[in-house]
Formats: sequence, C-alpha cells, structure tokens
Amino acid sequence: MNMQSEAHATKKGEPGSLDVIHNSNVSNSIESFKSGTSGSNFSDVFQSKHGYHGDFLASKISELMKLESLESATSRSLFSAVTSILEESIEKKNESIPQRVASVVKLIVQEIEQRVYKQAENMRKQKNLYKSREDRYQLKIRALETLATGTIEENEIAMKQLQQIKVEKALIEKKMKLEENDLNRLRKEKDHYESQILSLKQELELAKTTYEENQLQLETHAKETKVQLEKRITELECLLAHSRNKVKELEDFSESKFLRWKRKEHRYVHFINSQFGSLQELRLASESLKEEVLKTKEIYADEVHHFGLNLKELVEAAQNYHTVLEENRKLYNEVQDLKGNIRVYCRIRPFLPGQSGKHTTIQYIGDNGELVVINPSKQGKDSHRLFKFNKVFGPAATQEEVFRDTQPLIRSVLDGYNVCIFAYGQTGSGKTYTMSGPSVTSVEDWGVNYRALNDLFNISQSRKSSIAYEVGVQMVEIYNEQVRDLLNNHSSQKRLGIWNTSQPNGLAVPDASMHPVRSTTDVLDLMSIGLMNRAVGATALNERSSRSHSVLTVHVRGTDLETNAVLRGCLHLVDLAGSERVERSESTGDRLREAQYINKSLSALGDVISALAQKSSHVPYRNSKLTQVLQSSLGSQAKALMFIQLNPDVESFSETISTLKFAERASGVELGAARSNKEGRGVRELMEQMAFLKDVVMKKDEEIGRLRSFSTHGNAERRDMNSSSYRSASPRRLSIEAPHPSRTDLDNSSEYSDKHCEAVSHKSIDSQRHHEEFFQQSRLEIVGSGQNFMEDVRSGPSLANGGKTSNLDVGLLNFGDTDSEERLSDMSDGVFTTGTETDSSISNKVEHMLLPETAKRTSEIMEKRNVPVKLPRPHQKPVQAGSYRLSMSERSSKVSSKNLPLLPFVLDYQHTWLNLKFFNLFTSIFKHINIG
Ligand SMILES: Nc1ncnc2c1ncn2[C@@H]1O[C@H](COP(=O)(O)OP(=O)(O)OP(=O)(O)O)[C@@H](O)[C@H]1O
Repeated sequence: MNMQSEAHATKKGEPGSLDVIHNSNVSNSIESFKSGTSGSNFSDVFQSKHGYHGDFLASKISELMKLESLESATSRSLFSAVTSILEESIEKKNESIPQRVASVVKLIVQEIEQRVYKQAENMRKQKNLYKSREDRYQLKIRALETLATGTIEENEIAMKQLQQIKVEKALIEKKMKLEENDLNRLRKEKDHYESQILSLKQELELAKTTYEENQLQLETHAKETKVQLEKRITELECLLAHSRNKVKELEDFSESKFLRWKRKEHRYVHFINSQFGSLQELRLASESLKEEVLKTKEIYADEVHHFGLNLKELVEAAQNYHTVLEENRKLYNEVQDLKGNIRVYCRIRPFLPGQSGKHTTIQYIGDNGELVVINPSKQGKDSHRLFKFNKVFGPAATQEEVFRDTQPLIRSVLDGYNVCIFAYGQTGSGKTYTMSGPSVTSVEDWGVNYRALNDLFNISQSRKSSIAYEVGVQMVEIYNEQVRDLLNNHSSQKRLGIWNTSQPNGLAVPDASMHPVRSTTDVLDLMSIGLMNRAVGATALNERSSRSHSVLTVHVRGTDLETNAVLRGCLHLVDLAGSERVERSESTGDRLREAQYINKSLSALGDVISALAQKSSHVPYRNSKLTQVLQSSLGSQAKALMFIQLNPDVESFSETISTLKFAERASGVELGAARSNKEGRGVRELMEQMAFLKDVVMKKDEEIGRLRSFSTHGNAERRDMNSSSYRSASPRRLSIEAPHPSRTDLDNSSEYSDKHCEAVSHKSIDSQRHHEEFFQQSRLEIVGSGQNFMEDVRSGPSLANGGKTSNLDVGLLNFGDTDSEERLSDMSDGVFTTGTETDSSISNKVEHMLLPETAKRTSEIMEKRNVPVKLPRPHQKPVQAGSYRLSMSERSSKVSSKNLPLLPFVLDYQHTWLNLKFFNLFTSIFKHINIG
C-alpha cells in the first residue's frame, strides 16, 4: 500500500480511507476485548496469563485502546502494532501467541485488507473520472487552440486559460500518475483477460475446424440432394408437359362446353322471355280471375250466410227432430211395453288388450238403436246389414250407462211386476261382464245384477214409511241339462227338479234354496258364493268361459202398511252360457260335451222365441231345462229384456250375424202387456167368496146334470158322454165343451149322468189333491228369517189365507201357469179355445141380460180404464181343474162372438140369485184389479 495515498486518504477523511473503514466485527471484537477487561488493566490481565512478554504487548494494545475504535487508528499505527506483535512473537519463538492477541491481529489484518480493497475501488473510479475529464480537456484544448489562431486578446485570454488548464492538467497528470499504478494493475488484468481471450480463440479455432468439417459434410450432402432434386425437377417437367397437354384438352372441351352452354343460355333466354310474356298474360288473367273470385266470394259469402240461416233452422229442426225421436222412442217403448214386446238392448264388447290390430265388423251405431254391421269378405250392398233394436251400447259404454237404461225395468219389480233380464251372445262376448261385471270389489265394475239389487234396496229404503219390502234371492245354474242350486253348498251338486209349471209369482225352481237379503252386502256375499260355485272353464275363446246358464231370481214382497195390500215382484237375471262353434272354441272331452249341451239348450231357446214371434200354436218350452226355467218369463205377461252381446272381431262375423238375427226374432215377440201382482184385502175376500160361490155353482151344476140325465138321457147320449175328453174334467168346462143337450136328452141320460158326475167329482177331488200334494212337495228351503214371506211365496195366497185352498185360489194365483198355457195353445183350434175365451164374454152377456144397468156401468168403467172386458177363464187341464187365468193375452183377445151360442146354457142354470152374485163379484174383482 502506498503510504502517501494512505496519508492523503487519512487526511481527507474520504470514505474508503483506511482510517475510516468501518468494520463492525473488528470494533465489536475490540469492544468485547475492552469489556472483557473492564474493571481491570489489560496488561495486568495479559501479564497474569502470559507473564514474561505481557508488558510489551500490553503497552501496544493499550496504545490501541486509547483510540475510540480501530477505524480511527491510522494504517501506519495498525501496521506497526501488528509488526511489533509479530516480531515479539518471533523473538519469543516456541511460545504461542495468546488467542486474544491473535484475534486482535486478525481483526487488524482484516481492517487493512478492507481498506486496501476500498482504495483500489476508489482508484478505479478516479481513473475513469480522470480519463473522461482528460477527454474533455483535450477537446477544450483543441478548441482553445483554434481560438488561439484568432485575435491576440483572445490568444492572451486563451493563454491564461491555457495556463490555467495546464495547471489543471498538471494536477490531472499528477492524479493520472497516481492512477497509472492502478492502470498497470488493470493491464495485468487485461493480460489475464487476453490470455483468456487467447484460450477462447483457440477454442474458437477448434470450433471453426469442426464447423468447417461439418460444412464440408453438408456440402456433399447438399450436392447429392441437388442431384436428386434435379432428377425430380426433370420428372416434374415431364409431368408439367403432360398436364399442359391435358389442360389444353380441357380448355378445348370447356370451350366447346361453353359454346354449348352459350347456345343453351340463348335458348333459355328466349324461353324465359316467352314465359315472361305468358306470365304477363297470366298475371292479367289472374287479376281478372281475382276480380271474378272476389265477386264469387261475395256471392259465396251471401250464400254461406244464407246457408247459415238455413243451417240454423235445420239445427233447430234437427233438435226438434231429436226431441221428437226421443219421444217416438219413448212412445215406441211404451207401445212395446203395452204389447209386451221383449226389449232388446245390444252391447258391443271392446277389443280386449292384445286385440288392438283387429278389424271390426261394426260400422255404425245409431242413437236410435240402429246398428250396421259390415261383412269384410263381401263387397257392395250385400256387405252391410242394418238391424234395429231398442238400444245399442257401443264398446265405450260403461256399466253405469248400461244400467241407467235398465233401471226403470228393475224398479217396476218393486211395483209388483215380473221382470226377466237375460244376456245372450257368443262365448266371450261379455255376457257375464254385463250381468255380473268383471269384479265385485269395484262399484264402477258392478254389473246389472249387483246394481239391480242395490237399487232395489235403496228404493225399498226410501219407501219404507209406506211399504215394507222383503227380498229373497235364489241362484241356480243349468249345467249339462241339470239344474243346480248355487247358493246351497250341500245341494249344489244335487240335481233340482223343475216344477213343470212355474209357481205363483214366477218362481222358477221351487227346490232351490231361498235366501232372504236385507242389504247389498248380503247380496254381494251370496253372489260371490254363487259365482264361485258356477261351472267355468277355459276355452280357446274365453279364459273363464261360463259353462252353464245361471239364473239369479230376486223375489220381492211388499206390504202396504196402510191398506195391507200385498204386491209381489219377481226379477230373473239370466246369464246364458255362450253359444260357440265347437271347432273355433277347440273344445274336447268335457268341454265338448258342455258345448253340445249349451248349444242344444240355446237352440231350444231359439225355437221358443221363433214360435212366440210367429204366434205359433205350439211353443216348445219342454225341449230343454233352460226354456222350462224361462217359461214363466217368456210365456206370461212379464217384462222381458234381452242383452245381445257382440264380439266386434271380424273372425266372429258369422256368430255376430246369427246372434243379431236371433235378437231380431226376439224383439218381435209379444208377451202381452205386463201385469202387476197386487192384491188388496178386498180382492182376497172376493176371491174367497168366488171360490165359495163356485163350489155352490158346481154343486148346482151337478144337480142339474143329474136331473137332466135322469129325465132325458138316452143310450146314444151316454156313448157321447163316455167318449168325452179327459180334459173336460171341470163341470163348467164340461158344460161348455159338450154340445148342449136338449131337455129330452137330459131326461134320458140318468145313467150316464150318474157315471159322469162320479167321474167329475173324482177328477175334481184328484185335482185338488194334486195341488195340495204339490204345495207340500215343493219344499223351499227356508234359510234364516223371512219365514212368513217364504211360506207365502211357497204356498201362494190361498195357503197364506188360512189354508183354504181351493181350485179357484190356486188357479187365480197361478198366473204364470205356463204348462196350461202350452196346453191352451195346443187346443187353440178346438172347442176348448172357444171355451177358454168365453168366460168373460159369457159373464158380460149374462150381466147385460140380467143386470143391464150394472153391466153397462161396468163396461163403461172398463172402457174408460182401457181394460179389455174379459173375465178369468177356467183352466182346461184336469190336474189343475178349476184354475182360472186373469189373462189379457193375445190369445184371449181372439175371443169373438163364437161365445154367443153358449148363452142359453148359462141361463139354463136358473139360479138367478147365484148368477147375480157371481157377476157382481167379477165386476168387483175387475174394479180392484184395475185400480191396483
Ligand atoms: N264391455 C266390456 N268392457 C271391457 N271388457 C269386457 C267387456 N265385455 C267383456 N269384456 C271382457 O271380455 C272377456 C269375456 O267376457 P265374459 O266372460 O263376460 O264373456 P261371456 O260372454 O260371459 O263368455 P262365456 O259365454 O264364455 O262365459 C272378459 O275378459 C271380460 O272382462
């Protein structure tokens, strides 16, 4: 280190001078050194530790310690201190330097180093500064030298300035010299850098050679590539030449095309022009058309308005028409009711799930009961067929809708009418659905059966303040020509006998158990039992096909709480087994046998319907159990309704047609006006009186006969009498049937008369015994309560009335005596017909002759009330001798003036008082019946 500069720096006190370099470590060490010795002299400490040279070192350090810090010590003093310490140490060789002294020395050395480093830094900066200043001054000198060539004054001034500058320059040179050393050092550094540069150059040289080698390689590669590319270029040139040719060709082609298109364009332009011309023409035409259309529109608007008015009128007319149609329908129904026509409702089953794709045979369903079916296999007019019934229910009709139209009929049961509803149709067409419904649990699903009984209960409840109703139910099935009770578990498998003449009040099967019911729940319970007991089986056409005809009979007995009058109504609800084509239903074994029975009984029903429709003299009820059971409903004045069930499927077309034809025939059947089964107390009393009087008359007849035969009857007469029909068992009948003998004849016939009277009385007794036996035999099972009613039903009013059974009683109550009906029809052409239809006429005539006033009044009342003036006729059947019918049937209405010849016979009785009473009685009965 240059001592001069060091002094200068120290003097100046500039930053970076050795004097002022701050070293916190050093000062800290000094400080700690100081503090470590605080309270005691350093030399003391030193001496106590090191003994022999402690004085010297202590003095040196004390010198240092006099200073505030190392920074404030001059470099020289520091060096001298260090030198002294080192010399002392050398002198005292082998003796180690104390640790503290060494650290102080180390600090001093560090301080010196710091100062040297800072100085060097300053020198470098100074040098740069001077360099720049020199440059500036050089410039100024040059400028001044230029100026020196100017004026002397300027020169002088310049000289002065020059002098000044020279002084400055000397100063600077001084400084420069001072800094030259630094420059030398820097040169050294530069040399070092140059050496580095050299080495770098060498590296560069090496890199250059490598690069050149690479370049050479690349050049060779480039040459090769060039050759390849040249080759490629030649190829491409060839291609280019070729494509040029192509282009040429294309150009030629496009040229010709262009020419063609040009020609076409020309043509099109021409065409467009012509079209445009026609368009113009069209536009003109359309405008004129528009005008015309507008005019027409106006005309149309007027016409539409006009039509609207017309339509309105038409709608009104149509509405009226519908009202009229409805009224017509009502009237028609009323007429039918009066005639006793079987009402026919047709119901079409919807397609079942899985049958959606099927074609229907139903083409049109009219509101007025019209139905058009279509035969898909036929074309033209023959393919359609129109049928007309009382009502047609489409596939969408609900159970409730169906019942709504059935309800009035059912309600009339409570008014004492006999009603029969039966469902007919091919298997699987929905008969059970209509009659019972698919399930009992849901009220919406309830069929006619449940709804009917529910309705009966509801109405009977609403009328309970005036009429006390009792309801009883029987349920039987006809399976393979056997009648089975469905409500009696024990007897369900037992065959039931069918009484060959129906009981009073239309009781079909007297052996079947009768169950009194008081609520819909009772009915539901009973019917579920019945349905469970019913024979069903699966066929190809219906999974649960009913294999039997089921008959649910509801008996209603109402007693008027005020008058004690009794009315009896009976409702038969018949679910027929389905007709089926055996080959379609694929039945075999038991199923086949069942099907054969079903078809046989249904064809017997068809025969009965046909006979009734044609008013045939013979109605073959006896051909099947089914027709025997239904005989009371089809043969007497009950109200009958037939549900015709149709399957709309095309495959069932032939069955549909035969069902519809059957229905058509059935709708033509006239059963006679329905009649209510009402009996007032008066009627009963009168009946009793009549029975008594009849007995008296019979006795008198016998007496007269005996007297006549005693006086006039001869052998010839006796022969006639011997051959007299067994059918004329009734004395009255006998007298009506036999040619009336002359007084002489009668006188000669005492022998015959005796025999005959004996025979008559025997037959009469037989007949009565037969009836009594029957009523004892027809053991109805009385289940639970309702004993009175059941007995009443069983025995009829005659038994209920103190057991005074008489032929007349039974006959009067045996309204539905179908067997007798059948016999009647059998004999309709013979004398019996005349006989059967004469009673009313006879009585009328007699009444006219004997009591003209009374007779007149009676017939007036009858006419007013529109009641045919007829009286009960005696029964022809000997077994039921003396039975009378209050018939208003068609057959009875055939009564004619044939009756007149019988008058003398009646007068022959010569028991005026008796006849008077007799006819008065008839008149009273008619009055009662009419009022009822
Ligand atoms: N109106 C209807 N709406 C919906 N389904 C119906 C209707 N009528 C019938 N069905 C359905 O058609 C099927 C056959 O009906 P159902 O058993 O009543 O016929 P059926 O004429 O009594 O047959 P069978 O003579 O073989 O006893 C049943 O599944 C029934 O639920």
